[in-house]
Amino acid sequence: MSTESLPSLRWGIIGTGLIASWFVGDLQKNRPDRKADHIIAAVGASSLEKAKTFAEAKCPGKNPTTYGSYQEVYNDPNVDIIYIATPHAFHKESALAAMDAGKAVLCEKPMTINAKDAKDLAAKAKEKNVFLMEAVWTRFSPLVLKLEDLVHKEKAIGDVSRIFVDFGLDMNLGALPETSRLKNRDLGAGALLDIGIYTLTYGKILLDTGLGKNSKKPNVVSMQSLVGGIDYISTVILQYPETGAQAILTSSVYYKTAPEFLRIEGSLGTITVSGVATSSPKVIKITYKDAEKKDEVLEYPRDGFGFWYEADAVAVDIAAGKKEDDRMPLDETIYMLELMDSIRKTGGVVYPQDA
Ligand SMILES: NC(=O)C1=CN([C@@H]2O[C@H](COP(=O)(O)OP(=O)(O)OC[C@H]3O[C@@H](n4cnc5c(N)ncnc54)[C@H](OP(=O)(O)O)[C@@H]3O)[C@@H](O)[C@H]2O)C=CC1
Ligand SMILES: O=C1OC[C@@H](O)[C@H](O)[C@H]1O
Repeated sequence: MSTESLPSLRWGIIGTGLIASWFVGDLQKNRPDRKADHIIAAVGASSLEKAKTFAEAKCPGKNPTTYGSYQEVYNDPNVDIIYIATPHAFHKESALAAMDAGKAVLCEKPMTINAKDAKDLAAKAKEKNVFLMEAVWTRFSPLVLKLEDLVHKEKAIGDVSRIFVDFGLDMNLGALPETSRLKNRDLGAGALLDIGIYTLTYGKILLDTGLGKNSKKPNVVSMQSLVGGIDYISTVILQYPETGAQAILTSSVYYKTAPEFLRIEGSLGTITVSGVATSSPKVIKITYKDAEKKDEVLEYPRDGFGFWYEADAVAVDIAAGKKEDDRMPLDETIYMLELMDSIRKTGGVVYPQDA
């Protein structure tokens, strides 16, 4: 296949933890169906040694430039876009600094701790005329796109009245140090911001297709269980007023979800989705009420995590001169953070950024 016309993006990675390693691994995969070419141009870490170790281990033979600070990555003229892969509390300052240096930004989820900070980032992106997107990778998963079509376009199970989504992980927090991003409030820990965000995203995609400010806000009932000011369990019920449909969305860092993590109930049948995690869906199953109709199973196997779908979308957007992505625009990020702000207000989870 000729790649002459494919857009190409030179990435600067900041933070060399778990997600950065998954992301660069996916970007280096040789995919015949890719929509863009991705180059890991630079890696920045809190120490040069860390950056070098990461580059050697995770980008073998690629020799990205390595830096012992994030600012040097922002300043590198051979970098087009910064991928922010640090704990939640640091996203805002990194995104601001990267955009001030004129760089496009793909920022891990949640983009910021609250909607107020996301609005500041959106304003900065506008001021600097640069691309900015929150890396909610499930929004770009082919399975999720198909799910959306099945529900909204094909109406495969008729009118949807209710969905259940759970994202639970057994994070074994007792064994983690207090400095872990998964348990430290100053780093933005908490089930809702870390994994509940995926359940809210399914709710939004399946029960309300409007993006960002075009969307009608659902009615919200929620409850959070806290330890040390952080939610370890978050349960949210959304009711979409136009249809009356409800989303029951649960997240917990105490117990791992069963493989079948999502169920959609419609007037003609049920759709379930399963996978190794709620953020990593693999199989759709459609069961019809009509006993004459056979169940359908749609499988989405892949070699890797699938972070390339969001990366390809970003590259295509930037090549087209866009400053936001249509599926994950900034209004949508702000909308989702406003929803999480309201859930936290009820639940009592307060971060330093909320002051
Ligand atoms: N899309 C997905 O499926 C996933 C997304 N994520 C998201 O990615 C982001 C990073 O998560 P993850 O990779 O698990 O995080 P890690 O804890 O693995 O840390 C990432 C990096 O952040 C820096 N860092 C970590 N702890 C601290 C600290 N206490 N003080 C200062 N810097 C710190 C370090 O950077 P350095 O290397 O420079 O020292 C570290 O390597 C989060 O926003 C998370 O929500 C995470 C996992 C999966
Ligand atoms: O998909 C995920 O699984 C593990 C979480 O800690 C992470 O942040 C999330 O994105």
